[in-house]
Amino acid sequence: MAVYTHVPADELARFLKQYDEGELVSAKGIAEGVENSNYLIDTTRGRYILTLYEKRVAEKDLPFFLSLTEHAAGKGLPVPGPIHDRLGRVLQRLAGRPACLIEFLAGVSLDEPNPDACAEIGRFLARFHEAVADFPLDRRNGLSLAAWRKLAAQCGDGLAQIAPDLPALVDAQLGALEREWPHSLPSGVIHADLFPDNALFRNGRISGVIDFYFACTDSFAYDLAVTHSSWCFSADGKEHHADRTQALIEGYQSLRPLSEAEKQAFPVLCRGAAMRFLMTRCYDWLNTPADAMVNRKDPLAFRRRLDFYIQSGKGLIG
Ligand SMILES: Nc1ncnc2c1ncn2[C@@H]1O[C@H](COP(=O)(O)OP(=O)(O)OP(=O)(O)O)[C@@H](O)[C@H]1O
Ligand SMILES: N[C@@H](CCO)C(=O)O
Repeated sequence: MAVYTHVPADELARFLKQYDEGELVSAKGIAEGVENSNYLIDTTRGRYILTLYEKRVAEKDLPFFLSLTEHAAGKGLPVPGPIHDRLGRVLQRLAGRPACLIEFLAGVSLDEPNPDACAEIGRFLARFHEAVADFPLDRRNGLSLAAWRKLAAQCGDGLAQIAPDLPALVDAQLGALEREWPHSLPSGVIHADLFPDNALFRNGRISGVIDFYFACTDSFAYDLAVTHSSWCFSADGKEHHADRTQALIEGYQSLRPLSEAEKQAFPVLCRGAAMRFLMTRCYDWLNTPADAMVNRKDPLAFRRRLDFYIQSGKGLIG
């Protein structure tokens, strides 16, 4: 479920009058997503997404996220930009929450991306990294290495409930990551959560990339590692698909070749990416009641990726 905040129809119709986007025809809550409330809005002029930001997105960060998507859209990337009202505003308040009307992009996300889709997402990511070169804002990565340690401590004994050998693995890997983490790779604004469910495809081509609410300033190669961890395995993490890896890396490098330092660092960045999602999923697993309406995501799917990267990470980039 992803409609936490209900907006009555008359309030929505009044809200839309601030824009030049036509009269309200219909509004439907969107079931996917877990962070925010999303509505699909049809007006007499077109189709839009209305997002109401719930508590996990910090209100102070919204200008960063909305300027970023507007910047990327302005560079011709398939990223939905925020819609301006007649006074030029993008961020509003609706039903007591911060809210934004956003461009709708048609397309469907892929459950099992094939190598062509991986090449597409690799090219998209390289274009995005080029496009942010002149983006003026910064945002600290709140889910970097230091935060994984804190999440592990907050999970405490719960890690062993998820898998008996998890505390030892996590502790050893965090130690190794702290020793090996690279600190001077080319950096800029990254998406940081580019999973298949955040990309929309039409006729085999990317038609939209959404959900920039983890975007932050970090190394570009780490963004590629996050994308690798989510696109190049079966969803349960049991199977690595070498053909997807090759397509993703080639697609990315066709537009932004990696430096030697980035190639060298890639295995450790991949271990970090797997650790990031392992830790947030463990935390959510232990802190979301089993009968909540939100689907809990399986932490072990990323523990399996971590195991893979520990064993075979060095062979990923030739
Ligand atoms: N601009 C858009 N154009 C078309 N569809 C969109 C757009 N934004 C969101 N959607 C649809 O709404 C769904 C939920 O959006 P989103 O994934 O951003 O929700 P969320 O709760 O913020 O995120 P998540 O749970 O993935 O962290 C998406 O799966 C997609 O189907
Ligand atoms: N994409 C993440 C959720 C948002 O961080 C996951 O699948 O665990």
